[in-house]
Amino acid sequence: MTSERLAWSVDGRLIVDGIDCTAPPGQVTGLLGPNGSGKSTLLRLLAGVESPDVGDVRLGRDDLLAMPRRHRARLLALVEQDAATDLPLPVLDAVLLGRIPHRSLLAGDTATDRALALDALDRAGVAHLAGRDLATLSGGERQRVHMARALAQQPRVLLLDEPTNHLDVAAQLATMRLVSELAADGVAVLAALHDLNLAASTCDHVILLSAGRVVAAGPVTEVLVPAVLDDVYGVRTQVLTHPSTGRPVLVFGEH
Ligand SMILES: Nc1ncnc2c1ncn2[C@@H]1O[C@H](COP(=O)(O)OP(=O)(O)OP(=O)(O)O)[C@@H](O)[C@H]1O
Repeated sequence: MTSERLAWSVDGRLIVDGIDCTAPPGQVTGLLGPNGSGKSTLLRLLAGVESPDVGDVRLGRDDLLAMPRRHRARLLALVEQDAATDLPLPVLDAVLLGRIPHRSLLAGDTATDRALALDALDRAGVAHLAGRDLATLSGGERQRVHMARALAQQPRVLLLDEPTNHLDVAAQLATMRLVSELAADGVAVLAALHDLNLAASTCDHVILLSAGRVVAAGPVTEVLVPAVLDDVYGVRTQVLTHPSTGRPVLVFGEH
């Protein structure tokens, strides 16, 4: 998936400004940047939830924003930051929502849809919650159910907004492993992450935003370095090397 010159403003304020970005199939791309830098807005623009003022988003040659929503939903799934809900909705039904773009308009769930939804719950580590009500789940449980809904959608592009922010450390690792497995199956994954060490340990590439613009993009070893991070985050970064993976391990201090 690629975007070109994406820009979006609200009340005359430019929030996202001329963004070119690429999330290649088969790879996990991290979307990084300080609070308010435009990560969620960019994901919503890429997913067609908001319409950009200018720019386009393509999957191969297909114009993702010009195609009907239903067609786009067969190709791309977005998991937004957890939105708590009071609406009673069984967890399995919430996951089955991911199957809607794949079936004809008036058809109900098929046995295949239900099997895919149960498998998605299993892969997301929450099969035991299938009979619960979404509104009664903890934030972390709900987040994994939203992930399961996106898996059931079988997208070629998966956009994740802070997929680990409610999760304990084991669940964070499980989620990032799942994301890597999806990428290994050929999905293009773009995940907004705050935890730069999680990005360093799991992402193939990262895109770093600051004030609505891309300030750096490339392999983690090139972007997650003091010369780039210290300015953008206003911190002092030290980079160590993980003794077994060889990936960067970042340590932060104040200026
Ligand atoms: N609908 C809107 N109306 C007004 N301002 C908005 C709107 N949507 C986003 N913004 C502003 O755009 C900027 C970018 O917001 P966005 O949520 O994309 O940042 P973010 O990088 O995801 O932040 P965080 O890391 O804090 O989640 C913020 O200053 C936000 O207040």
